[in-house]
Amino acid sequence: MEAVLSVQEMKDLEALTLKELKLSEIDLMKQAGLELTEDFLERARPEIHDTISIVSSVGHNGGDGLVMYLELIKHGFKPKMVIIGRLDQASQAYKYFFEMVNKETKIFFLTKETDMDVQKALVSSKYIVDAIIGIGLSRPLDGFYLDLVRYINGLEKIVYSVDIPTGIHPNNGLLFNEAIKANYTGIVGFYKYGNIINDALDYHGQIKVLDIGLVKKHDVMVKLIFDEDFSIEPKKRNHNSYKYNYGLGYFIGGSKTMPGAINLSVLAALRSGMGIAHVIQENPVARHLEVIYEDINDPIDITKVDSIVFGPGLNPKHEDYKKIYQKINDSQIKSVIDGGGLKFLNLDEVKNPNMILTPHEKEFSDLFSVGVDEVEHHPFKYIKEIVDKNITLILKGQTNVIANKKHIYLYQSKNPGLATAGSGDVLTGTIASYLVDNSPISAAIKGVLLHSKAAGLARDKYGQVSMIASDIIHEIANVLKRG
Ligand SMILES: NC(=O)C1=CN([C@@H]2O[C@H](COP(=O)(O)OP(=O)(O)OC[C@H]3O[C@@H](n4cnc5c(N)ncnc54)[C@H](O)[C@@H]3O)[C@@H](O)[C@H]2O)[C@@H](O)CC1
Ligand SMILES: [K+]
Repeated sequence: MEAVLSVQEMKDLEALTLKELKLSEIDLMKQAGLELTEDFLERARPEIHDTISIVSSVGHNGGDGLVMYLELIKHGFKPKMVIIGRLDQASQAYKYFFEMVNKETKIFFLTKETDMDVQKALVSSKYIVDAIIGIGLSRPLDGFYLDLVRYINGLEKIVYSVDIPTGIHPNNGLLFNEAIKANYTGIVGFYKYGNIINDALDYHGQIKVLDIGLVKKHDVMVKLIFDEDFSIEPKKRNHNSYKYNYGLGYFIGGSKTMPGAINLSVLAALRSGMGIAHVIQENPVARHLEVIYEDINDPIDITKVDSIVFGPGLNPKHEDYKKIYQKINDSQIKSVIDGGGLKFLNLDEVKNPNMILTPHEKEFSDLFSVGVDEVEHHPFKYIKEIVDKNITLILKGQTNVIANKKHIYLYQSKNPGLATAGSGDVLTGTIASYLVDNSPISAAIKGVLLHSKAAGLARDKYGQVSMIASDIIHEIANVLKRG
């Protein structure tokens, strides 16, 4: 599990470190540059005669680049140093290292006149270190900056980015307009949001977080989680037990045009260990021998149910569903609200503290009646708005956000094969099964991890392109068998 910070939190931590450890900005920049150089040598593995260009601007990201220059010289390399920006805007710490580099080499300052020289330096390099802009990026790239980033990307060199690829928004991981496509990124101190969400994965290459001796922060709310952080073992089965010991689940949803969704959900739940399951829908058609099918028009008692999935493939125009939603909301039944079920939700009127919402980005933005763009730009603002209402949230995407009032966990499956119809329905089923014996946040985490592991096996078997949602259900068995 790793802390993930906002830019402001990172800046506060830097200030706190300087104060508590009585360090100067020069000390910290030196430490960052040292760690970055070690990491660059270790992971990008340049040979001693390889040509390296370090490209810095005049902020502290560029300062890290200057320190890398000095360290690489100590290791016997002969890098070239390129600087873009106005030196008079640089900090004291930057100027300190600049003077040292200036004594060692002829620095290429990028201007209209030197443009060709810089291009030559870059073309002839095998490696390029991107220390142009880090978490201080505050606006889209333009002018020379934009040209430079485009030029570097066009060269297809081995690129090592310092802290974050230049051009990625440090607080939301979105591309402003253009960004460096790195092969490696050495992240200074802690993950920042921009290293993880939205476009981040496609630009960072391989990443490593480097410990530069910042003081540890204990009250970080956002954490990146990994498979090994949580056990997903389902409830042990005793000999002297029967199906109801493993939970009764109701799966409410499905419509004429979308009968599959709720069936994917229910099968995933049974495969994940749930003991017995009913599907409740309009004009039910039995599809699986293991499932009990009921009609939405018949009286339904939800009081004895261990968990409910409400929404996959559901037609929100049907009045009976609305009544069921109200019953769920008036109760404390553990439930997963997904797909069409989310349409009934009014965030200001949620009462049931055991509800898990599982929207994808569009459904998430619809909950606030804003555009997808808006939630992409300010994801944590909206996530907090939901969890503050005592709701558990899974925001699905390439980075899954799993959150409640106390924790915001980020989890990456790194499996684009999951972008296939029905994979979200399968997820509701794995969560519903864990909900029988777990708190909403634990069930949410375990459900996501099991789903992701199963999807990983499905990808191994069928490939990213061909895997489909039912393959994930089959592979649940293999994950749990192994566990
Ligand atoms: N946070 C920490 O604890 C530490 C951070 N360090 C480094 O410091 C970096 C942050 O330094 P800064 O806050 O100085 O910020 P940066 O160096 O990331 O960028 C700030 C500079 O870029 C300019 N700028 C911003 N957007 C621009 C655009 N679109 N086009 C052109 N110029 C633009 C600003 O005017 C400013 O000069 C980190 O990314 C990291 O590399 C390390 O030096 C040491 C410790
Ligand atoms: K950078």
